[in-house]
Amino acid sequence: MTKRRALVRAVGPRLAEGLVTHVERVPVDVELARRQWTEYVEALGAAGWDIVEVPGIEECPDAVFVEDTMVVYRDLAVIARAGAEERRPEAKAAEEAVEQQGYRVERIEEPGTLDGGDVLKIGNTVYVGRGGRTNQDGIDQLRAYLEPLGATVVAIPVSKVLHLKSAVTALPDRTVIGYAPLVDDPAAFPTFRAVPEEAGAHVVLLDDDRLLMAASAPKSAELFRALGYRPVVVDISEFEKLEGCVTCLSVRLRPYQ
Ligand SMILES: NC(=O)NCCC[C@H](N)C(=O)O
Repeated sequence: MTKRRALVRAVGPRLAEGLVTHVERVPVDVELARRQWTEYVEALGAAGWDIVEVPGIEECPDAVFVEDTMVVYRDLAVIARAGAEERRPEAKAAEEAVEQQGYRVERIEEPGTLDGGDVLKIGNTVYVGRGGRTNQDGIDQLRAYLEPLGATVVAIPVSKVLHLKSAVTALPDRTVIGYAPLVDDPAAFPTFRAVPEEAGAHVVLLDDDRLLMAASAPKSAELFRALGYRPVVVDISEFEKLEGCVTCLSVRLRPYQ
């Protein structure tokens, strides 16, 4: 597989009714969210990613957070079984889309639950948050699918935020970054660098030096610039109101050997 592709899913009409768990509900401007989503997708495109749109699903307000529907490792897409029951219908069309891109498919089955947002891949290590959305059974099933492919699956406690990747992601040099007050156990990672803002913990690696990140984390962007990276900043305020971040608005399909 040589191309870099990103699965995305457009904002649906009921976005404002999306789930909130760790934040207070505030009104969401759906029209603004649509414009922000377009800019997010354009930023991926401008960085050389081919965009593959998953058909929308009107009855699911949170469907735009397409990352949660799967975990992709090498040539395998493991279709998630959402921790929030109302999000389970999102998986089917996402599965069809990733299959059309040439991936093999396996599924997390009952009683397992797993959200893609709980899975952080760093090289061959796959960290999986165990918390509100992903349970031990889901982690065990994921391990059974991924370890034969060479992955090591490591469970990480998550209690302060929605998903593991709401707390931590990683820089291209594999340093784990997180906003310390929201990370259960920074010592769980071989390296950890604290960032000054919650949203500064969320980066999408566009390539070896460009990081897609939210406009709400300017000090963290400065920090990354000082480290030699190039932040590409998008405003995703309307998604942040629903506990979304830059990572969750796409599934990145990276080339592998
Ligand atoms: N991977 C992610 O960070 N997904 C965000 C999901 C937000 C959505 N409102 C939810 O609660 O499921």
